[in-house]
Amino acid sequence: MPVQSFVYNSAPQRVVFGAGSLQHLAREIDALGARRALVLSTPEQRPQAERIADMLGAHAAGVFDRAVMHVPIETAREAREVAQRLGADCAVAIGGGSTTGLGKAIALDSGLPILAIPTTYAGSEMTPIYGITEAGMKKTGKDFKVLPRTVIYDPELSLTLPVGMSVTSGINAIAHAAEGLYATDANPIMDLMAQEGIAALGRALPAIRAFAEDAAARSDALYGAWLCGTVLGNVGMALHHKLCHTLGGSFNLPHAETHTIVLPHALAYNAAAAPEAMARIAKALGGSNAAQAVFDLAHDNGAPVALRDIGMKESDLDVACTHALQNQYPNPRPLERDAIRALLQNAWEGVRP
Ligand SMILES: NC(=O)C1=CN([C@@H]2O[C@H](COP(=O)(O)OP(=O)(O)OC[C@H]3O[C@@H](n4cnc5c(N)ncnc54)[C@H](O)[C@@H]3O)[C@@H](O)[C@H]2O)C=CC1
Ligand SMILES: O=C(O)/C=C\C(=O)CC(=O)O
Repeated sequence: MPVQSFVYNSAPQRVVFGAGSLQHLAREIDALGARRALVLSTPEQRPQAERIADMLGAHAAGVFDRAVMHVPIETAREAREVAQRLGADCAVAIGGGSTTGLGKAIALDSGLPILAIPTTYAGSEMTPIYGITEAGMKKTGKDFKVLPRTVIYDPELSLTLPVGMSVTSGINAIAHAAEGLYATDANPIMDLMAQEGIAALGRALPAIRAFAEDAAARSDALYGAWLCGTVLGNVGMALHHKLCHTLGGSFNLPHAETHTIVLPHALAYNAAAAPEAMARIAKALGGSNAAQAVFDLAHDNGAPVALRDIGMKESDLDVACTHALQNQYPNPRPLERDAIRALLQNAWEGVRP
């Protein structure tokens, strides 16, 4: 197909990639002109955060280890106060999307630069998208203040990510690229990144399942996550992401698992309306049907494939369907109540699309 006209925005970000690249931390903090970095993590990743603080020495302002999923406003406020009290001039976020998200909540308020060190494949480090949860409602927004200025991708830090989370987190990343391929503001550069990102994760996840400490596979997976996260940050998402936000936000389902279960069904829903995107996804995964290839990637690598297995009640599917139909948003196929309700039923039961 000839190239159509398009708009491409290039984000001001620096990426340092490679096994052992954490060794460049001090250099990168210096390049940001920062002198007092507040290190952020979840409670589980406190030891990694302390290692970062040790590496920073006098340039570490302290460690805040209270990051949790979906950034509750109370945690965001507490972290902002700690950053201010310690005179931090930079936030170093080591961890997954939850920790990067906490850094973003601080940056949104203060403009503090973020240096992100991702250890999952969620991709938040490559996006200007933030999410904050207040009174049980998660609100997301876009602001370039929250885009991490520097990202250090060191695959060695992801060796400890449990296999189950690696697979679901990798498919969370694939979801960004898959929806990017049929975005209304898609462009050929993002298409290249999307297809390459899906392919990298498609070969890495089975290898990680076979051997969690496969250094080459961990490197491939993080590379794929970078590419897929870039797509998320650059073009608009559609039905799949809307469904996952509804399911995660209203029914408190785990983020990466929800993406993993819903994606094959969202792709099946959109298949006839986005044939070129489907062909690219299928090709990247070495299959002939995009929805089935994603389902098989999850199923064959031990990931959950049914919403009923991650705590969703069948009786809540009608409400979820109603929420998904609120606030119209672009999608290749128009949003049809009966078909979306059927999609949710299939995802709940875990049928192969
Ligand atoms: N704003 C954005 O662009 C995006 C935001 N997100 C948000 O990120 C959150 C989900 O992030 P995830 O990365 O899926 O999960 P997460 O950040 O909540 O991490 C899940 C668990 O795995 C642990 N963990 C992370 N890396 C580890 C490692 N290498 N070894 C051992 N344990 C490790 C964490 O400490 C945590 O306990 C959600 O709130 C989601 O909405 C996700 C994608 C994009
Ligand atoms: O909810 C957020 O924090 C913002 C975006 C995402 O989580 C993207 C996703 O659904 O993976």
